[in-house]
Amino acid sequence: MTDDSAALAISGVSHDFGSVRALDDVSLTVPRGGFTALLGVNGAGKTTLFSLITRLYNNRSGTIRVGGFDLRRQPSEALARLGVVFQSRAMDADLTIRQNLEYHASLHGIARRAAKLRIAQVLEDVDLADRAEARVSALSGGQSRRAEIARALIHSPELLLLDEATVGLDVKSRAEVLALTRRLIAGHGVSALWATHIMDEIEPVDDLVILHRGRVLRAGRAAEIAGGAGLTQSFLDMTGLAA
Ligand SMILES: Nc1ncnc2c1ncn2[C@@H]1O[C@H](COP(=O)(O)OP(=O)(O)OP(=O)(O)O)[C@@H](O)[C@H]1O
Repeated sequence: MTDDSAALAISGVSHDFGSVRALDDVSLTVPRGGFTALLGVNGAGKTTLFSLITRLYNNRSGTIRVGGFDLRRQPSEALARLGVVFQSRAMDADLTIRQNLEYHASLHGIARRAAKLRIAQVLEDVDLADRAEARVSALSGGQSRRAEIARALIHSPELLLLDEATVGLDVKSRAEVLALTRRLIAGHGVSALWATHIMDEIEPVDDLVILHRGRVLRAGRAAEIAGGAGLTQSFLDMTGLAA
């Protein structure tokens, strides 16, 4: 069963690369307006899952619904509700932030006048209003990530997928990107699925899904999963990585 009221509802999804089972009967839900952390070490299957949600890979088993729309049967409705920040850069480094955003707005069929307003809004949302004319190649790591988030927001998605959005950033920029994502959720009703292997990024009140070797080991409120032992110890215990 999938939850139509959820921002994202995944049920019974598996994926193989030849003989390697990257995802094994994965089910999870991202509630509307919520921040859900997807925690897993390298190779857990986070990127494969994102590739299925974005239709980079074909999903052959189970169901994926974005905002209630089935990705297989209603792909354009589902994808219109989805914004993605990939690990790799999706912006052209030789262009300015504004030029990149204009290009992505046109890809989404946003008319020029509406795009202008939307670009001003998303730049405001990610604290880059004063850097619109800067080339992407001239941005710091943190600014570049925030520009990527602006790009992902351009078509006003209901759900943001962020795949290790803080990788390679210093502590301050990492905190800024995370705080920005949380602000978007609180202020704009966006939902987020935040894939990470960094436990410090997870708050006790967050919804948490633990993915390990392609399987969901636990899902629930982070504080409950952490229990008395703390999140790191619980994670090590349930994955067997402590041994
Ligand atoms: N294109 C591919 N061909 C073969 N195996 C793959 C491919 N992509 C991923 N895998 C395998 O699938 C499993 C899940 O990988 P995936 O990249 O989804 O994990 P991840 O949690 O995103 O890790 P990372 O943080 O390192 O990206 C791993 O065993 C990986 O080796």
